[in-house]
Amino acid sequence: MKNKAAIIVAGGKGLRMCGPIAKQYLPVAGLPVLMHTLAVFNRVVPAIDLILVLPASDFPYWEELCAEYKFTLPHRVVSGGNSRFQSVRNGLEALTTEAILVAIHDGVRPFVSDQVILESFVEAERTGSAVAVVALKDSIRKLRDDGKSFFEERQYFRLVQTPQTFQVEKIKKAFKVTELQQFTDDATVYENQGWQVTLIPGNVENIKITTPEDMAYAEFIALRKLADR
Ligand SMILES: Nc1ccn([C@@H]2O[C@H](COP(=O)(O)OP(=O)(O)OP(=O)(O)O)[C@@H](O)[C@H]2O)c(=O)n1
Ligand SMILES: C[C@](O)(CO)[C@H](O)COP(=O)(O)O
Repeated sequence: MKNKAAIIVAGGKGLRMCGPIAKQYLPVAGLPVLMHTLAVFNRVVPAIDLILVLPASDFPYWEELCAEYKFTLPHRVVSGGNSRFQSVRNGLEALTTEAILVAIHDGVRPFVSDQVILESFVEAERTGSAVAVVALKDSIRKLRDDGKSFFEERQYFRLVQTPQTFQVEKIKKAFKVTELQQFTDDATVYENQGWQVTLIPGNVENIKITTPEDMAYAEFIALRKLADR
């Protein structure tokens, strides 16, 4: 029974990568980024319902890539929206009635660990939500509009990753609102209902491939993972 689902959002344009093709399709260790991401969810939760959100105009290109790379992992493709919020909402609308838990994950985070995915489902089942976060390694300063800056205690901050995993009923309700500027992820949409999110430890390799210098590090992590198998 497909009571666990994952919505892999890849409906963005990847403008900060400044490349001729969107970053979610770039090859890393010989395979497009998105294929790494789909493969890890399929491996960790074999019966998962995988929903891939892509810009509608990229559907033919994705089909071509799947044929070229002989990529046959089962997944459904859904149209993205103009913002990440809208892409997630489209993914949520595509869930079947069987789904009880859903992991929402950036397609451009291919190095999420097996442990983080598994723990996110366990915690979301127990508490309603599970949001992967990591601690900061550097000192931080808060900037003010007048140009001054101030020390902040880093132990009170976390960097937010995905997956952000939820009980389907709750996250679907949370997304039935008008989009707000603070909705940069799914945790902010969930807590807009007045519900507290549960944080779980993410993994440091779970980077969001964003700018050109991320590609060299992504290649390094991918090759190291392949060597470890
Ligand atoms: N309309 C959008 C915008 C973003 N995303 C997805 O949300 C994830 C995180 O977003 P980000 O890294 O900001 O991707 P882009 O919006 O593509 O990047 P940029 O801001 O550089 O254009 C990505 O997997 C991206 O494809 C999406 O599904 N739909
Ligand atoms: C969802 C997210 O990846 C968590 O860190 C992040 O908020 C996406 O932000 P972006 O500015 O759209 O990349």
